Amino acid sequence: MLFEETIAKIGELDKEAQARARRRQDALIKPMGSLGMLEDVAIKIAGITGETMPWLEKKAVITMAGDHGIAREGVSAASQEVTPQMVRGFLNGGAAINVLTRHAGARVVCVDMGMAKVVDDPRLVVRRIGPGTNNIAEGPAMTREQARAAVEAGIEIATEEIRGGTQLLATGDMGIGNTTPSTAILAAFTGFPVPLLTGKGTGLNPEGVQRKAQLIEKALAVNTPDPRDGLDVLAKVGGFEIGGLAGVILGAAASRVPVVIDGFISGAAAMIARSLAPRAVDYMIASHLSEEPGHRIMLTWLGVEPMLHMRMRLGEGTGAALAFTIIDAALKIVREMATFEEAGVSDEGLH
Ligand SMILES: O=C(O)c1ccc[n+]([C@@H]2O[C@H](COP(=O)([O-])O)[C@@H](O)[C@H]2O)c1
Ligand SMILES: Cc1cc2nc[nH]c2cc1C
Repeated sequence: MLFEETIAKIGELDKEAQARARRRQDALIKPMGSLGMLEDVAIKIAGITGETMPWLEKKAVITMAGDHGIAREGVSAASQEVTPQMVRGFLNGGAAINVLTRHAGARVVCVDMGMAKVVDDPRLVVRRIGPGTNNIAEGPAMTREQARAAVEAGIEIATEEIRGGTQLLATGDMGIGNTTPSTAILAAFTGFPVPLLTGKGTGLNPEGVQRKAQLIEKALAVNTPDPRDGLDVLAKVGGFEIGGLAGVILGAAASRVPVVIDGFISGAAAMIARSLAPRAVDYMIASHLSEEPGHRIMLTWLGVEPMLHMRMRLGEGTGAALAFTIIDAALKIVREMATFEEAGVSDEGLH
């Protein structure tokens, strides 16, 4: 019942808190709206938390790993071995996500949602749904029960984090081949032509990208995912880490905790979350615009605007960790700037 209960618990934003936060922004010594998205994000967080001047001290990126049967078809420039190898890298603290979370004063929680190989390390959170998904070019990635179990694992992980005091969550991923299911999810929900949405991922050449697009078209034709049914899309053309991340988003939203969405794979998870619970988008903050060509369409469909344009395409939660520092700045503005009244600055003509 965790799945249904969590979805039912996702409430509306606190409109009064948002109105108070708006008034506070307009009282600060600057022309109204002149801090752009710094203002928007602070107001959104007020609506999520119910606080006019929130401060989110404890932050964590949940980086979920999984493998993909379709990787056998050569859809990635990298080999599948890299998934567990990078997970070891995360646990040992030497990956980009470790550097950027340290920079942001945040933690990384690394989760095995279903890699082909087992990584034996007590620092790894293990919620394996299976040893990688099935090849989506031949049939469904997983069963509907597995899709549901993946989402529920994500809900549980988010809820445990929040219980432990985490106030700001983010999604991150690791999985060789996972831009392929993410593109299939995007195509399933939007109906856009697959070649328009398909990108190089880790670094495919143009012929490789073309083959990848053909395999995605095949996966959609073989599986016919129902875009009105998020669990069906996840089960047929998704991935274990994508399902887990959709659960993290739903769990955060149900607990009124903001969740920062990383790049293309996290975006696919956000599409699944929105399809299961439309209100979940109110709790999402889009970190950056990925280099994957479909990402802009994905974010438009979600109705969220990315904060950063950094030409990043790494995943892991790196864009989200960077966005943490911007969110900190946005919340400091609200708390530390003087008002027109306090500073004795004239607001004539400005309001
Ligand atoms: O987050 C993104 O926008 C992003 C874009 C391209 C690639 N990635 C990362 O690269 C891997 C997937 O790329 P690929 O080519 O193996 O499908 C996976 O580990 C992702 O975290 C991530
Ligand atoms: C080295 C490497 C690091 C990654 N981090 C996320 N996806 C990745 C893919 C590769 C290939």
